[in-house]
Amino acid sequence: MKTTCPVWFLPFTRQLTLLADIVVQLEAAGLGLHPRRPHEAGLGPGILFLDHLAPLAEVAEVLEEVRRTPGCSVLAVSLGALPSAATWALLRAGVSDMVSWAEVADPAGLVAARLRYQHTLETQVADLQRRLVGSSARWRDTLHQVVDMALSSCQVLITGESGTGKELVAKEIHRLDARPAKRDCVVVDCTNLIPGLSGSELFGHEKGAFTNAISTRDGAVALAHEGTLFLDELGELPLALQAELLRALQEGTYKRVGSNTWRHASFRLVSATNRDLLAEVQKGSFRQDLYYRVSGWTCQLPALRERREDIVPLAQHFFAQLRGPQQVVDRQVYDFLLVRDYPGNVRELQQLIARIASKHPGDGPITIGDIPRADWPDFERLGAPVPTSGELEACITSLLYQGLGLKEIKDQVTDIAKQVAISHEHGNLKRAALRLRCSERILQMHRHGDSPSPLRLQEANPE
Ligand SMILES: Nc1ncnc2c1ncn2[C@@H]1O[C@H](COP(=O)(O)OP(=O)(O)OP(=O)(O)O)[C@@H](O)[C@H]1O
Repeated sequence: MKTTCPVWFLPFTRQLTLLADIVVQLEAAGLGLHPRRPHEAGLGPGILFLDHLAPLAEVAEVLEEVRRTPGCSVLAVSLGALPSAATWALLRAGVSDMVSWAEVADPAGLVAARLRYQHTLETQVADLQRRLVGSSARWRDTLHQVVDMALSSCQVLITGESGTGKELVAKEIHRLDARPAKRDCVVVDCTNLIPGLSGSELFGHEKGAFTNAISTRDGAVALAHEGTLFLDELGELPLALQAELLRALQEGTYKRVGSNTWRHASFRLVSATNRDLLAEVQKGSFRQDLYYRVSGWTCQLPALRERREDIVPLAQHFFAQLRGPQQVVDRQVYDFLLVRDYPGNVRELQQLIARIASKHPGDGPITIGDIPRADWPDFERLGAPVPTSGELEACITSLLYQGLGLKEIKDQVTDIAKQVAISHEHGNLKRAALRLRCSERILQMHRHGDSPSPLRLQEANPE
């Protein structure tokens, strides 16, 4: 018998009799429903019950909170029909799916199945986060995709700049793959394929097929049978081999180099590239039919600059890997890591941490003095915007002459500091808070004062 799946809910409807009936049906379908208390966090999957009269500002607020809460996800259940624009607005605002109660057969079964899946997904994502480190909303979205992809049977193409974690993600997809008798993950780096012999690397060869072919040998395709073939840097795969790979994917057949016999192999292909493969298709250096075959599901990994709030957790992870979990690291070291750029993404951060950790003499906390001189910031660039004390004095004198007191001056300076930090971090409050060393809540209050809610269902609502 299935265990009861705990689910929170929030009603945004006045159709209370219908709602009560729906709750009874969902409980009979195996969900343990409990109302969510305001600002309760980390609660796993939940349901928003709504209809076209729902108070949208409140719905938007809840969705905003859910987006920020790790492990929290929400399904919208509408008690009446909603126009499609409203449904899309809800999806954009963060609901995982939308079920219109009156329009599907067995709605209770469907909602229960969706929420159970969501529950599994959140558990897997939380586990994945211990190896694919990062807690930014952007990274959590990526991890959700990774789990979704792994649990499907699709061919997967992972794209992203160098050092963003493509190989790591590919290995996790294989690990999570739920095929019952799954075998190994075989990795081939297409940049290492030796021209002329590359067919052998992938498809194997017969004894005597070429000089040095002293014995018959299986290639990666045979070794990946009933497992996963991970082709790293797929954009480098020679055109001559692209046709053979396509056949192996479509028909499940291939020939060893020097053989006329068709062999069978069934494998899941996961590939990665930092090239724009569609542009390669336009140029004629990558086959269009192969592109569509390998990109059943494409997952774009974000650059580290797009998830800067993950710099500190990643750095903590790497310090702990190198020096053990007890190693204390001074706040100034993290401040330094936060102002730096990482064109080589996570790999560059990892290598920098390794240099800092190896310079550390071994006792006490890791401090700013452990940063190798070659990695010091560019003081010219960092120093430029800081006003001199004379300039600051002139500004404050002007404010005094406008009649402002100490509190108003303090408030003005604080407001400007918040604005500057939020704008430098492109609206990301968590990162801005890290820079200002204040709580994110203080910045939220600042932002709520002057920006509208992101959810605009009103425009989509019928009269
Ligand atoms: N989210 C992460 N958490 C922990 N370690 C990570 C993460 N992302 C990347 N790394 C580490 O960074 C390094 C680079 O990752 P990986 O080799 O997977 O990147 P890549 O995108 O495949 O790079 P390339 O395109 O250059 O082959 C690895 O040592 C990996 O373990």
